[in-house]
Amino acid sequence: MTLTFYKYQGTGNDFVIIDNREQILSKNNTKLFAKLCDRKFGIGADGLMLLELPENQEDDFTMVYFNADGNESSMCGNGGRCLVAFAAFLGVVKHKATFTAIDGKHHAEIKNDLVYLQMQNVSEIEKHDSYLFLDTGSPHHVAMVEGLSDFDVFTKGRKIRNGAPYFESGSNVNFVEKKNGNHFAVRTYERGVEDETLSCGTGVTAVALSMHATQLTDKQEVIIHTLGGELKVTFKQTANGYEDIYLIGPAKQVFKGEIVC
Ligand SMILES: N[C@H](CCC[C@H](N)C(=O)O)C(=O)O
Repeated sequence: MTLTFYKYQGTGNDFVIIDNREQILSKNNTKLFAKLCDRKFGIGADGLMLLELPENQEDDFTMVYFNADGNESSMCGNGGRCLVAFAAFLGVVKHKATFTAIDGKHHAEIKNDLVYLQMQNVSEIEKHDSYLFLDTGSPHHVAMVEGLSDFDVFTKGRKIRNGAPYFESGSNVNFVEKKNGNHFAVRTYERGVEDETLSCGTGVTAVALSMHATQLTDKQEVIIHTLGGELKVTFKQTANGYEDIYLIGPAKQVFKGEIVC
């Protein structure tokens, strides 16, 4: 079969996207999705997304996300932003979008060539001695480090991802260094990619909320510098935790292609 695909990247987190509204692919194609994400034997990507028809009246489409290992995964913030850009490219939406992903409903808007993606509310942030843990649609371990640019993210991230208390189910691991004011630098070891990625949207969101929750910033707008570029997270602290959370940044189509599989 010849499959048409699109390659997108959001601050260097890269994805294969397939328009699956005609249901050409079933969701249990783990081996195929892993092969398509393979950087030597396939197209190469951190993850793969299927754009599918909406399952209710309010939605414009449905998002299905798979990590590079081919397994369906939890929410992908950068992927969600790229899928909104893809839906606009197809003409499925104009500048605003409403879609359902594995963690629920999302609203998004494209403004000044940036995608604003509303993330799920966060009601709980676990504060431990040397790290924080929270779920922003995907699970995230957040730890402050010094010398981030020389930090061994792969070795240290892999150890945390596989160790207690995460073990098999794992967590994404974010290492953070404060730059100044409301600017922070982040590097992320991503579960399901099992490597460092150039940025992680749910991770950047987790870091921004963590920095506010630990008073490392009093701003409710945080700028995160990743290896793949700059992302902005805005939010409101409420009696229930954090709400009105937006992940904001670019999402670009890199190329369209066909692959025999
Ligand atoms: N690897 C993550 C999902 C993708 C998250 C990331 N690509 C993002 O932009 O949020 C996990 O298995 O929890």
